[in-house]
Amino acid sequence: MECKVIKIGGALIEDGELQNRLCRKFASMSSPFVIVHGGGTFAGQLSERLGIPRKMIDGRRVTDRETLEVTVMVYSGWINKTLVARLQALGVNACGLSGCDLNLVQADRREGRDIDWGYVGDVRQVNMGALELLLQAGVIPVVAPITHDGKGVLLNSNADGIAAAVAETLGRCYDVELIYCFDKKGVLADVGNEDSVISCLTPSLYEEYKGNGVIHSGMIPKLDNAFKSVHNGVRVVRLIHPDDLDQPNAGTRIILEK
Ligand SMILES: Nc1ncnc2c1ncn2[C@@H]1O[C@H](COP(=O)(O)OP(=O)(O)OP(=O)(O)O)[C@@H](O)[C@H]1O
Repeated sequence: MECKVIKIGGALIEDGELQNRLCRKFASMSSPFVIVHGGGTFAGQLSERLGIPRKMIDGRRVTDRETLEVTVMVYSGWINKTLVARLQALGVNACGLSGCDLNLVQADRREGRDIDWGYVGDVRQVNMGALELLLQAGVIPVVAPITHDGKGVLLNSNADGIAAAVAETLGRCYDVELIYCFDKKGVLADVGNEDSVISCLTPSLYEEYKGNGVIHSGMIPKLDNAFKSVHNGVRVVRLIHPDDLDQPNAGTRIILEK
């Protein structure tokens, strides 16, 4: 049986009109799917409004206790529930969850030799039984990037990593396609030119584009996760723009060899 895991990124969370278009695409999909969403800039904006300073170490954002509180409120609250409400309005029986709900995603608190990452977690396991239960009941899980350590502590996890782990887990029973939806038409050979989509990305091309700076910033952890998922047996992994969600060959496909 086919199943799609669709990660939607920060920019799509912030653009209400784009999100409405995306939800209409979701409403027209026939096979079961799981949505994993990122956080966008809302958490940073709320922290600012609350007067909570941004904690950075070596240019990296650290999730301290206060930041975790805001992150949980924003990711599994406002963003998750807004998305679920929009889907419900279109007749999609969506259910918003974070990693602690139904023990969906457990994570290990990240240990840094030099950096205390705070409440940041790397995914340890995904609860296949919980996902199956929901999918078999015709429910569309909408997963926020909040996980837990199994000992009562909530953690902030990378949504791209959660999507990859969910796809790999579902891949044991379903024919899974993992789709990273983001604000560009795919991985671009020239970031300023939407006509420069790389249709197939191999590990060697990836290394080349990373080396010359064509692929940078948030695209690197996303592609690391994408390649890991293909290695771990996910049949199809693609990076596309949400407007192309119903186009089977749009965007960039991750492949191991040409
Ligand atoms: N070669 C490239 N092609 C396309 N985008 C690139 C490339 N290199 C870097 N990027 C950047 O990567 C961004 C996508 O990564 P980002 O981390 O913002 O992901 P997201 O999924 O939209 O958000 P989030 O991390 O909040 O879930 C693009 O908006 C673009 O600016």
